[in-house]
This record gives sequence, C-alpha cells and structure tokens, in this order.
Amino acid sequence: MENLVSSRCKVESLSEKYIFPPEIRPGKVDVALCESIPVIDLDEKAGHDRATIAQEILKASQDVVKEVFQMPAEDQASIYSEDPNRSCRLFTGSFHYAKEDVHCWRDFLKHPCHPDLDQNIQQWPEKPARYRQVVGTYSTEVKKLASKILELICDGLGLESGYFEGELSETSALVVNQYPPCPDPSLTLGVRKHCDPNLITILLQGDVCGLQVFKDGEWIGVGPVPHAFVINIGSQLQIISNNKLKSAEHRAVTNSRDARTSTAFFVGARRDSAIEPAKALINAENPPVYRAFEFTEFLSNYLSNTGDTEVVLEAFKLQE
Ligand SMILES: O=C(O)CCC(=O)C(=O)O
Ligand SMILES: [Fe+2]
Repeated sequence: MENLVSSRCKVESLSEKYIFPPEIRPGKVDVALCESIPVIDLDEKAGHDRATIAQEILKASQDVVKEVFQMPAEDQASIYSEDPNRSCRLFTGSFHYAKEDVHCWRDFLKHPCHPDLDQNIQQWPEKPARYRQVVGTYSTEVKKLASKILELICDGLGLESGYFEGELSETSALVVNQYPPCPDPSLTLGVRKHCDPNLITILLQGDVCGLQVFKDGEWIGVGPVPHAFVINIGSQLQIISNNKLKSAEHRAVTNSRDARTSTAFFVGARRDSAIEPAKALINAENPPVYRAFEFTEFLSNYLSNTGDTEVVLEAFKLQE
C-alpha cells in the first residue's frame, strides 16, 4: 500500500524510481492539443430525457471512481494487491510492480466486466457503497455503445453486419487510472507509450489534460471534450482490418497541480478466440499482413514486451 503514488505526491522531489530515461520522458508536458480529432455525435436525435439520463450515468460514475482514491487507507488496503494474477485489484505502476525498473506515476483499479457481468460484480470493491450499482450501470451502457461503434466500423470496412459480435467482442474490463499531482511531470510518465491490445477502448477523461497521441512523429494532446468519450482502436482491430485501421500509440503524462482520473473500458476477444485478418478484406492486391493466432498468444507477447507495439505486431506478421 505504501507504494501507491497517492501516498507520495506531497513529497517535494521525485524519487529516482519514477524517473524515465531521457529518450522517453515527456520533457515538455504542455504539448499542443490536436485540433483534428473528429468529434462524432452518435445520438443527435436523442430526446431530452435520454440525453439527461446518459449524462447522469456519466457524472455518477466519474464521481464514484474518484471516491475510490479518496477512501480511508483501510478501505483501500482491502482491495490493494501487487499480485498480477488477481483479477480485481487496486495497484500502482504498470502490470507487474516487482519487475519494473521505473514505475509509472499512476495508481489504478482494474476489474473484469463482461461476460458474466453479474458474477464479476461480486468481486468488485464493496466500497464506496454505490460503486457496484453505478459502475455496473455504466458498464452495461458503455458495452452497448461499443457494439454500436463496432457495427459502424464493420460497415465502414465493408464487413458483413455483426462481424465483431460474439466472441471477438465478448469480454470487457474496466481500468480506472488515478494520476496524483506529481513533483516533476517532465521526468516521469503516467502511462508509457503503448497501443491497447484489444479491439476498441472507450476512454472517459475528466476535465484535466494528460492524454497524448503519437502522430506523424510527435506527441500531441487529446484534450477532454465534455460528455465525450475517446475511442481508441486496439491492435486486435488493426490485425482484423489487415492494417486498414491503425491502432493509435498513446501515453498519459502527469502535472504538478491537479489529480487526473481516467476510466478506460476495454472491449476485446476471448483469450481462446482465433484472430486473423478478415477474409473479406483479403484479395490479390491486399494479401494478409498477419497470420492467424489464438488471442492468448498475443496477450502474453504483449505483456512480456510491455506493450511495445512494433515488437509485438512483428511476431504476428507473415513474411513478405
Ligand atoms: O489516462 C489516459 O488517458 C490513458 C490511459 C490508457 O491509455 C490506458 O489505460 O490504456
Ligand atoms: Fe491505453
């Protein structure tokens, strides 16, 4: 528990365990915000009531996830664990604290949602008292949104309707990230550069900046838009689309003023699903870039390469 960064953020200087090598530290934290990320209104015709309910669900879940990090130490201790095999836990850094040479300036809560949401909820934190109810509702609604977005992507790619339904999008997990104010944000990272390994991620940022995306060789900021989600394409979707869609490399930086909370809802395949470029996208001009594999092989490769996308994808590419 004393490893949580929220218990260190009042220390005046940054411990060397959080200082990243010069080539990957952010240096300048306030990069330009990206102007060209499209903001899409998926529910233009939603009635007043529906829009209000949606905003209430968002507000309640943003509030309750923040409360997790404000609970008394004994309540946090009951969910804290450094065991990477525990499916629901509060922890800090990246996936495997004991194996990291540099730790990220981040605490986070992670747990599974779908399938078997009702069963999984039983493992979720019992405190704050409304956590299970509020985050359960949030997860159900965000999963519906994910299905809607995947169906639009299906259409855009020219795949048969429902291509991603079923086992390719059967699982979901929620990660709540908390980045407390940091003594020197230029030297450390909240989350290292990575691509998400899944199909898509539906990310909710609060009102504090920190998300950055690597585009055309430079880092640009993705500012929070009120009531909007950031949709990240994961590597699994890059592979299935045979590189028609690219998984965006991103990271999170910290700041010295405000704590930042983000909630990432990861949607992806079952571990035993077969992943391969969609047959409908393959022809003489577009030969498959990747081989077929079981998703579990991808995940173990991803974890042992700490999310370095180029390295991970390389292992699944076919010889040219
Ligand atoms: O905090 C953020 O905005 C990004 C977090 C993230 O990339 C992740 O949890 O995979
Ligand atoms: Fe991510």
